[in-house]
Amino acid sequence: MTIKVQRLSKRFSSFEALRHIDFSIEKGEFIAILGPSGCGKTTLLRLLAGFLSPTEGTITIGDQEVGNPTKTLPPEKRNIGMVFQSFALWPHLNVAEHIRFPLQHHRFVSEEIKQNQKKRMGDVLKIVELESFRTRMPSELSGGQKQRVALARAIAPKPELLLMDEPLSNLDAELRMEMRSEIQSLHRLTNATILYVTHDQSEALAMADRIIVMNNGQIEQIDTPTEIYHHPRTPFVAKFVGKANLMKGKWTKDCFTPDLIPSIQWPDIGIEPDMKQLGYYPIRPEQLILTKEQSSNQAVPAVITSIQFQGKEMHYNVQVLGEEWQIQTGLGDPFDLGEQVFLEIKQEVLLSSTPTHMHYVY
Ligand SMILES: Nc1ncnc2c1ncn2[C@@H]1O[C@H](COP(=O)(O)OP(=O)(O)OP(=O)(O)O)[C@@H](O)[C@H]1O
Repeated sequence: MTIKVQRLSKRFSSFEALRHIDFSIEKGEFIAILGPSGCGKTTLLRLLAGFLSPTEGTITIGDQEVGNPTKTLPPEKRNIGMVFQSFALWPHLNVAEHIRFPLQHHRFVSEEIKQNQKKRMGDVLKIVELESFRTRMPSELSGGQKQRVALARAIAPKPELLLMDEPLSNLDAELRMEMRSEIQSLHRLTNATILYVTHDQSEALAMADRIIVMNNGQIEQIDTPTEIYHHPRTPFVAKFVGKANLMKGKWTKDCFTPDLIPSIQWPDIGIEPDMKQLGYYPIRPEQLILTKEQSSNQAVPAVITSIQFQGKEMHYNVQVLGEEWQIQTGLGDPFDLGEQVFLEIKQEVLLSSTPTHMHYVY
């Protein structure tokens, strides 16, 4: 079952919340939709669920077109499961009843599951590790247990597609990490196709097979987590996902010269062609080092503007050519606020970079 979204747009009166969205998802993929608040993530999920109709474009699930501007299949007629940020549990049903309900009412439950309802309930309770909580009411559960009930309820009827809208954002930091691995193992065990909305880049990087990065109602990049992180194709993706610093300048062949320091030439460390065309050199905080002395003529002068101790590393903000940059370093030899320093690209980053123009002679 493939999910295809083609030229999908959504307007609320004159406001265009989504514009010309195109992507397709293969069966069993775990896709994260990542973007800042207000970029249209929930709107996209609600269109896929059938709570909203497209203004333009189509949504196809399997071989059925489920949404277009003239016809929208309602959520109960789509073979989907949903998990919300708010858990949305029913206060009058216990844990087991939350799982039984979709088995009795979801219209796509297979004959096999219908015949073996008790076994399915047992299997699902086992997957989410709530076997000994089956008679507990929602008010008697912790936040993480509530979220597991919401997950169990969504996966019980074995939907084709599982839509999750920031399912972990109401949990504390430690529980979020724990639930991340639970959702990953749930994905492995069920092989469900998952669309997972989040504004947390580390969550998307850690869990997804592919990430759809959105900004202002449009897709900036769709790729694997490693590609998104190491090879951002737009300044937005570089900044939002990799927290990259962006130097503006000119590319000539495989060398970059910052506009404000013509004496410097930085080599290509695998920068995407689109970024080169825009005249940017994106560099992440952990790819730079700070020094007290100018050790080479390739070092850029900077001033320390803020310091944060993070336990196993230091985070510095520095003023570089009128811009604020972020740099992560080890704990040794700390710098002071207001200190004049120099920054350079780490040697190992330069050495590990692959030349983009290799010529093979056969
Ligand atoms: N029913 C509506 N009527 C008018 N505008 C809406 C409606 N629903 C959403 N919007 C607007 O569409 C834009 C996208 O909203 P959406 O909820 O999809 O964003 P989001 O990326 O999910 O944000 P968040 O991470 O804060 O939940 C926002 O500017 C929002 O105000």
